[in-house]
Amino acid sequence: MGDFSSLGLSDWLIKQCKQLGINKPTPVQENCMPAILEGRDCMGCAKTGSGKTAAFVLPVVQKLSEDPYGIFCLVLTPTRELAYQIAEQFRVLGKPLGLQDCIIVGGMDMVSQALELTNQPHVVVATPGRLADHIRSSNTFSMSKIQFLILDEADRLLEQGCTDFTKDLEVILGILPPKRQTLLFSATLTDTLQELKNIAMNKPFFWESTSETRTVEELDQRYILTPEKVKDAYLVHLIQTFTDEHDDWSIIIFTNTCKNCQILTMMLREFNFPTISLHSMMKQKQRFANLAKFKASVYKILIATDVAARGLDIPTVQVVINHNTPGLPKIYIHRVGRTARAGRNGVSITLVTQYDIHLVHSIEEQIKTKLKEYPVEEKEVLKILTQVNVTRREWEIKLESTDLDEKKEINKRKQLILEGKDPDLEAKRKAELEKIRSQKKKFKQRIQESIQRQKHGQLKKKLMKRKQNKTKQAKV
Ligand SMILES: Nc1ncnc2c1ncn2[C@@H]1O[C@H](COP(=O)(O)OP(=O)(O)OP(=O)(O)O)[C@@H](O)[C@H]1O
Repeated sequence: MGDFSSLGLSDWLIKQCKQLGINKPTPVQENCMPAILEGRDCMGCAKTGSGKTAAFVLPVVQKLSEDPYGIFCLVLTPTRELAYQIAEQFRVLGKPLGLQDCIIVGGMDMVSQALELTNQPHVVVATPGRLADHIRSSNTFSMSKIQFLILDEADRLLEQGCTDFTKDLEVILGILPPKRQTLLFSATLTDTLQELKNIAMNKPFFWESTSETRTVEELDQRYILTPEKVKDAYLVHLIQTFTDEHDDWSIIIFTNTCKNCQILTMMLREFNFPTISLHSMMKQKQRFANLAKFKASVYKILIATDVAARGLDIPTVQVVINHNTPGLPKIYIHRVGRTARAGRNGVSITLVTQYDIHLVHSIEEQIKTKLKEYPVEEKEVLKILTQVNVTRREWEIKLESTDLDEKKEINKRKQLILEGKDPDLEAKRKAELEKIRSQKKKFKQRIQESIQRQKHGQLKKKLMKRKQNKTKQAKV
C-alpha cells in the first residue's frame, strides 16, 4: 500500500489527515485519488465504512488549494444528516485553506441559505430537492464554473424510490457546465451503473473492490427467527443483554415506518432504555439534535427509519438490529454498514418472521455470506412477552391520538405542491380513478357470476339429461 504523498497530496494536507487518524490510504482512496487528481471522472464502489468520503474530499481540497475560485465543488447526497457530515469533512480537511462550505438541505431556513449561496462558497453540499428549489426560485447565484460534481450514495440519487430525486437532478444538471469532473461513489453502484455512466460522460475511471463478499469481514451477521408477536420481546431481551454485558455500547435499531419508530422509542423508554429516534416526520432541528445526542452517547439507542441507513459514520455503534427484515438486499447492506466501520468489529441482528425467510435468502445471495442464528434463551423472552406487548399496545393507543397521520397527509400535500400539482385536484382525480376501478371490479364480478351461472345451468342440464337417459335405459 502506498502513502498519501505518493498519491499526489501536499504535505499540509497529509498533516491535516493525520489529525483525523487518517494515516494510510484505504484501497478505495489509493485507487481513485490518482485518477481524480489527473482530472478524470471517477466511479468508486467500495464497502461501507471504507473511507469513500475522504477519497473524494482529499483530491477536491488538493485541487482547490492549487486554483481557488467561486463555487468550486457541488456535492449531492440523499439525506440531510449526511450533507452535514460531508460538509464537516471538507471543513476539517480544508481548514488551512480557509475553505468555505455551505449546506443546502430541506427543513432549514431558505432565506439564509440563499444568502450563503450568493457569497460564493468553495463547496456546496446539498440534498437535490432543496437545491433545485433554490435554482427554480432565484438567479442570484451561479454554478456555471463548477469544477467538480460529486454524487455521494449515487445509486440512491438515481433510484426512483419513495423519494424520487430524478426531476430535481435534471434541474441541477441543467445549470452545471458540461466541462467538469464528475465523481460517483457508493457501496452499491452496480444496479444503476448505466444511468451513472450517462452522468459521468468522460469515460469515467471505474474502481470496485474485488472482494467476493459485499459486507465487511469484521461484521458478525446474525438472525433470529421469531413470530411477529414475539418480535418486540426479543428486542427488549437483546437490549437488556447488551446493557448487562457491555459498558460502552451503542445500538441502532432500524424499523420500517415513522410510526413504528415512535412506538418502539416510547416502549423502550418505559423499560428505562436510553432511547431516541430519527425519522422523516420529525422537525429537522429535532432530527439534528437527536443525532447529536446519540453521537455524544447521551442516548445509547437510536431507533431510525431508512433515513439513517446510508452513510452515517458513528464509530461507537457496535450493534445494528433490523426490527424488520429489509425488502431489498441493498438496504440491508447499508443498514448493517452503520457498524463495523473502518476496521472495527460489529454485530448485526435481523429479526426474521416466517414470512421474511425468502428475503433473507435473497440478502444472503447478494452479500455472498450466510447469516448465522443468534442464540437466545427463549424462556427468558417468554417471561417478558406479556409485559412488552401490553406496553406496546398502550403506546399504540396513545400515539393513535397524536397528529402523526395528519402530518403524513400534510407532507403528501406539500410534495404535490412542490411537483406543481393541485392537491385537491389530485385527490379528486384519485377518487374518480378509485370509482372507475371499483366499477370495473364490480363489472368483472358480474361477468364472472354470469359465467358461473351459465356453467351451473349447463351442468344442471347435463345432469338432468344423464338422469333421463338412465331412467330410459332402466325402463328398457
Ligand atoms: N485512510 C483512512 N485510515 C483510517 N481511517 C479512515 C481512512 N479514511 C477514512 N477513514 C475513517 O473511516 C470512517 C468511515 O469512512 P467513510 O464515512 O468515508 O466511509 P464510507 O466508505 O463513505 O461508508 P458508507 O458507504 O457507509 O458511506 C470515517 O470515520 C473516516 O474518518
